[in-house]
Amino acid sequence: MRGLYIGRFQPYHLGHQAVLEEIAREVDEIVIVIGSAQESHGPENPFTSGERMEMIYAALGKGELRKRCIVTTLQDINRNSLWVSHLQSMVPCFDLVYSNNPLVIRLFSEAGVEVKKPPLYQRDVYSGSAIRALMRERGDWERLVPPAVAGFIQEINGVERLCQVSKSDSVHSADSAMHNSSMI
Ligand SMILES: Nc1ncnc2c1ncn2[C@@H]1O[C@H](COP(=O)(O)OP(=O)(O)OP(=O)(O)O)[C@@H](O)[C@H]1O
Ligand SMILES: NC(=O)c1ccc[n+]([C@@H]2O[C@H](COP(=O)(O)O)[C@@H](O)[C@H]2O)c1
Repeated sequence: MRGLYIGRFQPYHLGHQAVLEEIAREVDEIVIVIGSAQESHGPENPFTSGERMEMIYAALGKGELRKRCIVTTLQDINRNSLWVSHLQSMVPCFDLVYSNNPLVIRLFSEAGVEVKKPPLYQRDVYSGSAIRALMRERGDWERLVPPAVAGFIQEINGVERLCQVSKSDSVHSADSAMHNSSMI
């Protein structure tokens, strides 16, 4: 039996790891799909798909779990109604999907694919958004991701990148707002 676990993993955190370990108790193999693969260098999506892949491999280590996981990437498309077919055409075959994302659950269910909702692990702390906010505040984010992921993010100066792209994004938004108001 093969399960599929999809997420943006911006970054891969201990909530994801707990879900993965839970899935591993239920299926033989797991296809981990890094979604929104085209996104990077933005405040909501600071890391490239390759960097996210490295995070996941670093967290998996070299043990038994690693041998049972296939990690792949998938770009978004601008038609939700075709997304499940798009995904099925790009990733290895799977029997069921694990997700808590309402849109993902709806699209797979409508396509007749079984979806299971894994339990949420301390969602208030283990969430990509909360971790990115902590990174921007130079807070204590390292304890919320697997140690190897923290090491990788430090290696690529990920926090500095996130802070810079968040700053330029807010300046850009403020500029656009001023530009728009001056056009009224
Ligand atoms: N703490 C958690 N416990 C269980 N599942 C989680 C947890 N955090 C995320 N997930 C689930 O993992 C999948 C992938 O999530 P995703 O990569 O978007 O992370 P996220 O923490 O929700 O990030 P963001 O806040 O950036 O949206 C989703 O189905 C999501 O619901
Ligand atoms: N139309 C589409 O491209 C489409 C539809 C549904 C989900 N997705 C992607 O699936 C992933 C779902 O992951 P999250 O649960 O982390 O949001 C995201 O990368 C999201 O962009 C894409």
